Amino acid sequence: MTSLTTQLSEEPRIKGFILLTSLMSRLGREHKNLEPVEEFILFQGLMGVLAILPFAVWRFWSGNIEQGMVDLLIVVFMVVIGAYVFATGRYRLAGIIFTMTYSLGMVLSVYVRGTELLFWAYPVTLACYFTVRLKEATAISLMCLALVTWLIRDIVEPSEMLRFVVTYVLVAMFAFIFARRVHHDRVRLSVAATVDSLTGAGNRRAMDDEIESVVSSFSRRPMPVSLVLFDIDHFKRINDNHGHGVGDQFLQRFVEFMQVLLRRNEKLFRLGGEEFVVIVEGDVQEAQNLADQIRHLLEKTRLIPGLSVTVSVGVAQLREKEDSRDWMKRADDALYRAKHYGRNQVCSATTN
Ligand SMILES: Nc1nc2c(ncn2[C@@H]2O[C@H](COP(=O)(O)OP(=O)(O)OP(=O)(O)O)[C@@H](O)[C@H]2O)c(=O)[nH]1
Repeated sequence: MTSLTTQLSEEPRIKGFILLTSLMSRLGREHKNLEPVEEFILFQGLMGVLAILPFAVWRFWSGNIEQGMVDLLIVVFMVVIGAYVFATGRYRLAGIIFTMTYSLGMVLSVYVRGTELLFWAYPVTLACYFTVRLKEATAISLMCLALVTWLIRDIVEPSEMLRFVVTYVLVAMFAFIFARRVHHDRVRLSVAATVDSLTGAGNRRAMDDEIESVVSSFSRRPMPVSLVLFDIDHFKRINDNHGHGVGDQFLQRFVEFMQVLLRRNEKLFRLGGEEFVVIVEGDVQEAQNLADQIRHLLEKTRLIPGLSVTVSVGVAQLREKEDSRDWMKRADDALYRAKHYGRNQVCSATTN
């Protein structure tokens, strides 16, 4: 804070810029990581206000009250929705309301001013594909097209109407194709960034994010939650005696085996090598019972025919005011004890 103040007094010319960017980044950092759609809604809101507000003022100034009211209504809606999204992060419903608002605003403008404002239909249909799902965007686009063509049916020549319909449909179609591509790429990238490619379990990055999110929701609403750390015993021997391929195969079967036993809300992550983590919604006793059942079952199961494998487990329940690093460290210490006392067992960290 001190350095920022000093910087501002030293460089008055860039004062406004620094103040704005530091405020934005501080808000972003302290509030949350914004989703792309969320960002886009906020960006659209800001751009919408900057683009429409001068028109609203000018229209009131020049006595065009009706259109001025339409413009002003759109601006007010954008500000309210933008503030709601920023405050709550609930961008799904906000996205629909936001899109409906500017789409209906465009239709209303055509109703009030006729073909004079028809060109707004293009950016409006384009924007739909960035704020709501593909099907919803297509439905809103078609609804706008139907309403607008009905409104201008008596005031434009059939050839002009045809030109408008064809160009509008083309814009909507390109927006659809582009948005679908972006969506598929996002899904692909998100899987690549969060899933362990060998086993299909969540990867280390996904685990870190999940643990951070669990710790932060625990600080707001403390509910018992435990970290369970699994480490396959003498895994190196599998590689050494049967080859790396069999080791890989064992890891894959181990994840399948775990996923059958875990509940839907108990996500499995691969910490690295032959170490896996599960976050259990429950106290240390519940987590320990689950871990022991899994350990016991694995002991009796041959995931690879002829291969007997056991697992050591460390359990730690999240303490009040504890951060993710300390929580993980206690689970890791418990795992170390399980290894140290002979493997194939579950050890728990004390909670108090
Ligand atoms: N096949 C295979 N092996 C891996 C993979 N990642 C790590 N490893 C091997 O896992 C082994 C882990 O060895 P250690 O850390 O000594 O653990 P350990 O043999 O299970 O011994 P303890 O944990 O003390 O019971 C190493 O030989 C690594 O090469 C992988 O993706 N596939």
